[in-house]
Amino acid sequence: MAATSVVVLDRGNNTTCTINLHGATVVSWRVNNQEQLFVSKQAVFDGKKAIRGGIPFVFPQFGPWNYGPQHGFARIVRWNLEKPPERLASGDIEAIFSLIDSDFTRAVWSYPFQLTYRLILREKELHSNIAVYNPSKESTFSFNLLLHTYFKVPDVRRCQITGLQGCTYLDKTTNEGALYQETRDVVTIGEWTDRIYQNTPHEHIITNVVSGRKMRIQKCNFPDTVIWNPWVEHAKEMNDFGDDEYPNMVCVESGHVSSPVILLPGMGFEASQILQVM
Ligand SMILES: O=P(O)(O)OC[C@H]1O[C@@H](O)[C@H](O)[C@@H](O)[C@@H]1O
Repeated sequence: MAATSVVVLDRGNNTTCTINLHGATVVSWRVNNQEQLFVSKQAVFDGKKAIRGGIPFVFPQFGPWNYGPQHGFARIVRWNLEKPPERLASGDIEAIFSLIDSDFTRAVWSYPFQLTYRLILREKELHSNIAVYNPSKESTFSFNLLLHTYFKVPDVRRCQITGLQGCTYLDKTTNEGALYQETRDVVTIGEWTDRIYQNTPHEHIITNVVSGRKMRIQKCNFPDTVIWNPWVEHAKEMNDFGDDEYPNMVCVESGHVSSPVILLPGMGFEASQILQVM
């Protein structure tokens, strides 16, 4: 892919965020030169396939889709750079990306839409603000939205994820589609994990991320939290993921997926996430 496909927010002090316009995928977030996101060594950057790692943008569908690709089309189309990186008065760096419907998107999903994705890079934080707008005068559409964040970790078995106790979850590793309730005060991962936790609180903390630090996730208008790690067997099934990479990542995904957002003509929806290295 051409170098012009990549946009870099550079805050100084080796704190940067790199966005590939393919899917507006955040492919790197470095804080003091420490990479915080996992991208597979086997990730494909061909401008077609979704990028395996970083923060893929999931819209308008989460999961398999009868009409189009798994996890929707936003992660596999080229976005526009609406506003190039700019330093704010605070010293933070902001850039804005946008996506509107095209022949390609209308072929699978017939609605006009406008997506705006604003990223702000702070000293130890990455802010994501998303706005979805329905410009139609007559049609209502419904959608899922999710930030599929792959956190880089030295060993996923040593991570603890807070904020899930008491939450109902759908366990996607079982066929029944049954709902369970989380009893643990912290969730740990020691096997194939694929769960949609519902009505989760605004904040989670993941322990033992890069350099043994903690990562705080704060979210607004994202009622669900998906936790995913493919583990040994499912890692092997993915061509764009190394067989031995699963211990080095955990996906903790902020989303609106267990129920759709319904957007009436002329209406907008906003959601946001803040990632903070503690
Ligand atoms: O391989 P993909 O399409 O990027 O999806 C990866 C995973 O994404 C997770 O969000 C889903 O819950 C999993 O079921 C899925 O396997």
